[in-house]
Amino acid sequence: MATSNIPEATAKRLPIYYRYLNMLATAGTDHISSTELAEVVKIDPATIRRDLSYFGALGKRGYGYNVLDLLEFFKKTLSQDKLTNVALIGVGHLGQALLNYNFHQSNNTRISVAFDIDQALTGKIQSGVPVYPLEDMKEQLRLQQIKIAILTVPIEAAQAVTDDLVEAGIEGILNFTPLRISVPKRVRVQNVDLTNELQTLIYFLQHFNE
Ligand SMILES: NC(=O)c1ccc[n+]([C@@H]2O[C@H](COP(=O)([O-])OP(=O)(O)OC[C@H]3O[C@@H](n4cnc5c(N)ncnc54)[C@H](O)[C@@H]3O)[C@@H](O)[C@H]2O)c1
Repeated sequence: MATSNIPEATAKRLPIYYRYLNMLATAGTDHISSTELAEVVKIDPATIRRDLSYFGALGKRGYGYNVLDLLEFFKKTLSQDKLTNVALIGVGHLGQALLNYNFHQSNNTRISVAFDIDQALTGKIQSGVPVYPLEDMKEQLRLQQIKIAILTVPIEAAQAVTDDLVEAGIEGILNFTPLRISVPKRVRVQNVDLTNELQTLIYFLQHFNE
């Protein structure tokens, strides 16, 4: 099955599988059953088998999955076999935290450039990443062929910055702002909202705890 046709819920679990397979490979595990993998990643074995079946028969009955083969497969599927450069827009409290973190767990995804309107921040290198003035954004994104941006600007600036990102050819936006930004169909937006996550957790604790 083409990877673009897999269910979104499956797609969201792929990085989890990838991370744990990396750990298993580092620990020298050469094969693993879906039940063992389920224990490690805390996802039920039937879901794991179904998720992996979307990509063809990757496991062998009675043997399970070859860790290195599976890892290699996910590396390609998640484009982790090549470096993906990402831009950060808005180097405030949240933006600086992301710059500091800079996806250290992954060797293949990194924030390589940042933009802000605050002159106290621009023209400097922060956590190894150059911070440019917003005026340079479109030109730099095109020049550096960056297709993914992380949006950490105040809500009032979110749509205008998004419009510029779209104009510069960005294809994916990780949106931390509370605004549901409008983009053309070709652009994919992934919203991240820690307040929602916390409220969901509180809801589950209140309604589903015995
Ligand atoms: N999703 C979440 O879980 C979560 C958590 C915290 C904050 N946020 C959101 O993230 C955003 C940033 O929060 P913060 O606390 O870092 O704010 P902040 O005020 O500390 O930082 C915002 C930064 O954006 C810059 N900026 C303003 N207008 C800009 C523009 N047009 N172009 C480029 N840069 C611009 C500012 O100079 C500043 O450096 C806000 O929208 C906030 O609501 C989301």
